[in-house]
Amino acid sequence: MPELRTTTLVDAPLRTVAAALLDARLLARAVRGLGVRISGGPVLYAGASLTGSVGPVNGMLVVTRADTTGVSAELVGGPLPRLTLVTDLLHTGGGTMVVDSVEWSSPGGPFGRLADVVVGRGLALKVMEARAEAVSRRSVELVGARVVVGAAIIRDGLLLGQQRSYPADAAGKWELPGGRVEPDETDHAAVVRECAEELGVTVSPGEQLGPDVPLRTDLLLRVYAADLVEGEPSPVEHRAVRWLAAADLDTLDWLPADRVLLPALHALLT
Ligand SMILES: Nc1nc2c([nH]c(=O)n2[C@H]2C[C@H](O)[C@@H](COP(=O)(O)OP(=O)(O)OP(=O)(O)O)O2)c(=O)[nH]1
Repeated sequence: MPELRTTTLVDAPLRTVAAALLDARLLARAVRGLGVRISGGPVLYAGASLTGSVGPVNGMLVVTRADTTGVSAELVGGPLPRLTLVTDLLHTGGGTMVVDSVEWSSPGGPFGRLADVVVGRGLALKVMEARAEAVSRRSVELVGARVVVGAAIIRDGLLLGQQRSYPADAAGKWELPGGRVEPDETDHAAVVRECAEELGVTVSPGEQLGPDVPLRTDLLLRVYAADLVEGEPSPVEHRAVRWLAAADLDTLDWLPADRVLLPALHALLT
């Protein structure tokens, strides 16, 4: 299988670049240069299946990794060539090294191999250059983003989820307790305040779970594990709160950003 690899140094912390990579629009824009159109949700998460099409021909883009180490995806199915996209991140003294590699199946025979050298590699290189630039731009944009904290509260092996009641497009969907960090407030202090306001409980926040997830141009979701110190959670402004077992995590209708965190939440429950 032909393979190409490029590296780019991005002037942003690793966790911010990891967040930028989860923006599904960057991937869609990158493969558009190959004539591939991708449709699906706003963020990439492990297990997501997106539709990839070239003209009338459809295939499936399956995301196999989306975490703090980078993202991987495979275009499979249908008559499209098999295409694997892998992005790894490395922390360096001068910024974050983004290592992109693309692997694809080339058409057989000498003509196929010639076409691969002349057309395939040239196209792939263009795509990778465009992608590196887009990742850099999005990362720098996210450096100044405001943070929404979420709390993964565990009790007796169950995770507390809450169901939104507004706005209309999010009503009925599930999320973790939390909200925007105020200026001059630490993430941990925001977790404690939001849990008191939304649930009437006292929590003690711990380590971050999973990657930062981009919500909008200037907003990131960052989730922390939290212990329930005092009180019985009850919904103040939400439709419902529920203690969830590992098996419930994959069946609920989560907000898109929270789907990225499901592997980290599963790990917390096992
Ligand atoms: N608290 C919380 N918010 C989440 C999660 N996932 C996710 O996409 N969000 C989004 C929903 C909101 O757009 C934003 C949270 O900001 P917020 O708490 O100020 O939002 P809100 O809708 O309650 O208030 P507002 O935007 O009307 O000011 O983050 C999650 O797991 N927990």
